Amino acid sequence: MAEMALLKQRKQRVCDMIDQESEKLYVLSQDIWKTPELAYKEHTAHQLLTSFFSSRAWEVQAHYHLDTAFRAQWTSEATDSPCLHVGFLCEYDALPDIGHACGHNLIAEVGAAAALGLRGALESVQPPRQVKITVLGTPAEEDGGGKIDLIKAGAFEDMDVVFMAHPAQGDAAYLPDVAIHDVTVKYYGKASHASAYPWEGVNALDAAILAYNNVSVLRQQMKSTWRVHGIIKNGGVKPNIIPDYTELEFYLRAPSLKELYNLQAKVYACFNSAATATGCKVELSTSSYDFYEVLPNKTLGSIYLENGNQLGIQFVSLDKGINTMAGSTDFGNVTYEVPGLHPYFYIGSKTFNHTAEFTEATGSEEAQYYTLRTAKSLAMTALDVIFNPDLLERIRQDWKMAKEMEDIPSGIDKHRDLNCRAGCSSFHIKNTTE
Ligand SMILES: NCCCC[C@H](NC(=O)CCN)C(=O)O
Repeated sequence: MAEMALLKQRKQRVCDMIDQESEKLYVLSQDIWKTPELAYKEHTAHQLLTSFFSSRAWEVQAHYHLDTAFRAQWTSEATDSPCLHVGFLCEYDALPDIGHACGHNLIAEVGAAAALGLRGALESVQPPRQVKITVLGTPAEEDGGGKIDLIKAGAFEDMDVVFMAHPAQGDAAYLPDVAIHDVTVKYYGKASHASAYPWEGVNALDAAILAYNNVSVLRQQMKSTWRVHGIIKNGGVKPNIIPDYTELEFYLRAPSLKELYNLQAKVYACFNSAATATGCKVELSTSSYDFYEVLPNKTLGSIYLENGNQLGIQFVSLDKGINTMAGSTDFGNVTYEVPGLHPYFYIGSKTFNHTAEFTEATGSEEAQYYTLRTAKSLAMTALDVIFNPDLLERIRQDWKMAKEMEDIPSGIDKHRDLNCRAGCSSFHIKNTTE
């Protein structure tokens, strides 16, 4: 009973620490919200966050493997037991034209607040083992995948458990974020005067339209959990010039990597057959890593639900949930490296992500209560893992089982190997400083 009372006291300490910092945390997320920056260009957000942690005596590494990534660390007193390493991730990239329409400014705030709260609790009471808290600034989630660059750089190597949370239309400990593959499709034809000598031309716009329509008929044979969505970025310049170049961009998604590469083969056949039918050349390329699906972790999820309920969170269940599918996130790749938890949280608005209305909601003061409550739940979940050693073993067992379900052999360079196998003629990641 004494142990339970002690743990309750430590959790209260978490909440008190976060509440004490609520003003500064609100300013932090507001300043990020007011200066929306795109993937790999989050220079202001990087500056704000590294200053925030440096001014609170964290060990900060700015420009951590990426120009706009950072790492802030704190370690408790050494003990005889092995150190337990907890990670909190901050996202802070915005979307083109509509700013923080996915609330990554609040993701940054949750990560920062949870880390402050957990440190505060551990400074007030000696934990049973040494604890290292790492806050990782992970840029470029909406485009590119900064977390994957950091995985490749070894940033997650000795972490035991990692947390972040994402704004949504309700609270859920887990939503099925799916695997995603981006592809840019370029068709090369031959220009000619569309009226005088059309027979001399090879029409790249015909190829683009055929490709789009091939995908449209493929939909009859697609699983209901698969998604394919695309745009025509370049369809030609003038009606009387037969287009010799067109460009499309598509996102392909499926609940697991295995299904994603099945879908990819079908969609690539749509692109390649359009080239054959028109006599065009086709080039398929990608400028983003494939994001993997987020692996669920039952133990972490149940601890989070328990702590969230204590704070009054009304969780939605998947069957009556916000949505049976979420989007995709490079946090999925992280869950293949280390057990992780990526809940979704209500911010006081039922509007939808990636809309101007949601941008307004993520910059509102009303979002603060829900944001800090989520940070408290995450930090309290980390506290349970720290003070209840057998939980970590259960978390690891869940993680191993979830990975076996996907059976990707560990250790291969998954990202490049799988893309090359999928038929991409080129695979390059923009804006990294490696
Ligand atoms: N390479 C494109 C990645 C797009 C990721 C984007 N992520 C979110 O919306 C965040 C919530 N998962 C998406 O799912 O479209």
